[in-house]
Amino acid sequence: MKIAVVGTGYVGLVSGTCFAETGVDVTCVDIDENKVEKMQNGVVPIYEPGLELLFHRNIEQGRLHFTTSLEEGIKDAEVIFLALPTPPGADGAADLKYVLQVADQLGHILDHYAVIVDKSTVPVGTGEKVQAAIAANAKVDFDVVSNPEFLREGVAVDDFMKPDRVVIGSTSEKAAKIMDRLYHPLVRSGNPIIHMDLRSAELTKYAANSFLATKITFMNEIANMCELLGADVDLVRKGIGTDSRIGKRFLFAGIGYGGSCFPKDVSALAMSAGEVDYDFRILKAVMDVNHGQKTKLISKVSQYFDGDLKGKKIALWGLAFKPETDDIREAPALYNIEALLEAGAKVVAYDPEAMENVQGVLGDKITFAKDAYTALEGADALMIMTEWQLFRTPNFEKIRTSLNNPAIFDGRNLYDVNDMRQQGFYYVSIGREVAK
Ligand SMILES: NC(=O)C1=CN([C@@H]2O[C@H](COP(=O)(O)OP(=O)(O)OC[C@H]3O[C@@H](n4cnc5c(N)ncnc54)[C@H](O)[C@@H]3O)[C@@H](O)[C@H]2O)C=CC1
Ligand SMILES: O=C(O)[C@H]1O[C@H](OP(=O)(O)OP(=O)(O)OC[C@H]2O[C@@H](n3ccc(=O)[nH]c3=O)[C@H](O)[C@@H]2O)[C@H](O)[C@@H](O)[C@@H]1O
Repeated sequence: MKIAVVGTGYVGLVSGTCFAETGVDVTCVDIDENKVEKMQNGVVPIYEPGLELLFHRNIEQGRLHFTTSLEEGIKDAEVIFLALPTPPGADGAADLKYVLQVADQLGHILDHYAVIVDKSTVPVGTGEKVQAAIAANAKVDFDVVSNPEFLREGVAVDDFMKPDRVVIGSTSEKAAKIMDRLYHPLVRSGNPIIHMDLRSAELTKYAANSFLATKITFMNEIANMCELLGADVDLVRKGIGTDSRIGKRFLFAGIGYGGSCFPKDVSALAMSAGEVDYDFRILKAVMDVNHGQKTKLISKVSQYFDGDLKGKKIALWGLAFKPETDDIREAPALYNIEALLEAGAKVVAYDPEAMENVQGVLGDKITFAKDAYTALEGADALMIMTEWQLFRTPNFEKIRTSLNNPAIFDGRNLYDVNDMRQQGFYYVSIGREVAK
């Protein structure tokens, strides 16, 4: 089987590489010449654990190719994935220009039957727009299918190779059969391929992300209540997570959700609701609460320094929006940096993977340390923004001697509150103000 993946960002590269691993011949198409040249030279343009091995193996086996030419990429492809960006427009709705541009191009160059698959996260009705954009010029038969992607950055390969489920939205039996054949090797464990109509598939993706964002936000609100009532959110999490109707996952309170998807998808679903005159009130509250949660620790840092952060040097551990990625899109760390700089503080940061990306955005507004402990030297306090594994079991003695004050503001609840206090730290975390 031969397929094409148009757009070789996170989703395109992971899907393309993983499909190649199942024996499919994959051509990845991207307009970014630099990126394509890098990949042709064997360089993986993103940090994603486990991807590099598969990437090199499949290039060596001759199953994974890269090109900037859409025409060359889709030649003889039975399935053409659109893994293109759908960023929020100025109003918060998903901007479909990348998807519809490629659909228009496909209409001009498609010369054989193919299944055109929307893998991007797109609002309900986009499949029909893609269908119309291609049909305007197409001289051959084709089908449009929605196949939303549920992978998480940092564990993307595993999520893709062993999906909980695969959602296929299509009313064409022919297209559905081709998609089943393509996904068969990935669902051998028995996890289902769920077939549905196009619109339901499109909404499933937004519903999943918005539900998870709501779940996290609910726990953040419980954490805020814990602080006011003298309870511990970690215990409450365990107490409710053991109820199988609630589930253990995505219940971790922290400094808000970030990343390239939850923020944009919650906003896009709220916008879609507005377009059909529906006031999706929960989503509005989720966005509002999350916005406040991101910089929640700042007031506590400020309070520690009697309301004056001017000239204070704050060490930041973690910049990526979550561990195991170099992605900084909508990372809570960036919001905290902005607030610290605005208050006149200086910031020195360390992240195992994301420093280059932050430097690209912030230049010399902050300084970057060569390792976690160098960041602490002469700093007045430490803030933890991302729960990288190496921050979980640090050398506390080294932290205490490097910092000017033994003060840690932990946005990810990494350490035991009592332990930290016994060790003499001024330790503030989320929803656990009261020691057990
Ligand atoms: N990042 C993630 O973890 C997930 C993302 N998604 C969705 O998948 C879609 C893609 O997201 P990412 O992979 O993160 O995007 P990305 O921004 O990392 O990559 C998109 C790629 O498309 C390329 N591109 C833009 N216009 C093009 C064109 N005309 N022809 C060929 N290539 C073109 C860009 O150069 C870029 O390499 C979005 O809708 C996103 O919401 C879904 C699940 C997970
Ligand atoms: O549509 C997408 O792009 C993807 O969005 C998320 O994946 P991702 O953004 O990679 O990362 P998550 O692990 O979901 O984390 C998102 C944010 O929520 C935060 N989070 C997560 C879990 C939790 O319990 N608490 C919490 O604050 C993380 O720190 C992070 O900032 C979804 O989990 C994927 O299923 C989906 O495919």
